[in-house]
Amino acid sequence: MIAPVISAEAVSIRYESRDRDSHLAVDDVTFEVRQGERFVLLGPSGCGKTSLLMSIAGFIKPVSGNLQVRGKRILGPGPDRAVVFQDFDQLFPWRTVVGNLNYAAKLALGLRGDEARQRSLRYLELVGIRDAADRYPHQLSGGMKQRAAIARALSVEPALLLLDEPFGAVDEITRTNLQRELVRICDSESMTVIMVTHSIPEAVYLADRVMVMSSGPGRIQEIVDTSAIDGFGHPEFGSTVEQLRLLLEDGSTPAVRKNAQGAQR
Ligand SMILES: Nc1ncnc2c1ncn2[C@@H]1O[C@H](COP(=O)(O)OP(=O)(O)OP(=O)(O)O)[C@@H](O)[C@H]1O
Repeated sequence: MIAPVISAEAVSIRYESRDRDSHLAVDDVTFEVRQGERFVLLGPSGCGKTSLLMSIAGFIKPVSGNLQVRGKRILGPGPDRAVVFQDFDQLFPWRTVVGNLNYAAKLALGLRGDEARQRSLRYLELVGIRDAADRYPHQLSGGMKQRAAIARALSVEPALLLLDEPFGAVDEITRTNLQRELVRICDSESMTVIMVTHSIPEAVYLADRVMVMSSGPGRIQEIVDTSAIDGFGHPEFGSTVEQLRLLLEDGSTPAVRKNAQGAQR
C-alpha cells in the first residue's frame, strides 16, 4: 500500500520561553493526507494551524507524536516540500523577481537560461505580475511579493505544497484567479497541498477535506469531506459554508458531524 504523503499521529507542539511557562499550541493531533489531496486547516486565530504547517515543513519539531512524510519521519525541511509563508519577505532581495524564479527552477528542475526564464515568466503572468519580472523585491508592494512567492512555489511543482494563508494580501480578482489556477495545477500534476486559511468559502472551494481545529490548545474538532463540491456554484456550496461556520462558532452541528464521519476515510 502507498504511504500517505503526510501522516501525523498524536502530534503535540509546545513552545518554551524563558519569560513565561511553556505553551502547548497543538495537542494530540492525528490525521493523514493522501497523494493528490488538497487538505485545508481551518480554525480560530491561535489554534495552532501555522505551528502544524511549520512542523510539516520541518521548521518546528513536535514535542511528542510521530510526523512522517511518505513514511519517513520529518527531521527538517526538504526539497520535497515547498512553503509559502504569510510573511511578505520570502524572496532573495539581491535577485530580481524573475531571477528568484529562475534560481528555483535551476535547483528544483535543473533548468537554465532561456528555458528557465520563459517558464518563470509564464508563472509570473499567471499571478498577474509579469510586468514586474525585472524588478527587485524591495520595489514591490506586499501583495506583489506574495504573488511572486506563490509563483515561485507553483513553478517548481513540488510533491507537497504548504501554503499559509497565501491569498490573504491579494485583491479579490487575483485571489479568484490564483484559487482556480491552484486547483488546475494540483489536478494536472497530482500535487498534494496542505493549506491554512481563514476564509470558509475558500476552504470549501479548494479543499478535498477541511480539518476544523479548536483552540486552547489546538485540537481537531472535525474533518469534513468537501471533495464533491467542485465550484462556487455547486448546490451544496452555501450550505457547507454555513455548516463550517456553525462548527467554528459553536462546536458542531449534527449534519456536519454526519458528513465528517463519512469523510474519515
Ligand atoms: N514562537 C512562538 N513562541 C511562543 N508561542 C508561540 C510561538 N508561535 C506561536 N505561538 C503560540 O502558539 C499558538 C498557536 O499559534 P499559531 O500561529 O500556530 O496559530 P494559528 O492558528 O496559525 O493563528 P493565526 O490564525 O492567528 O495565524 C498561539 O497561542 C501562539 O501565541
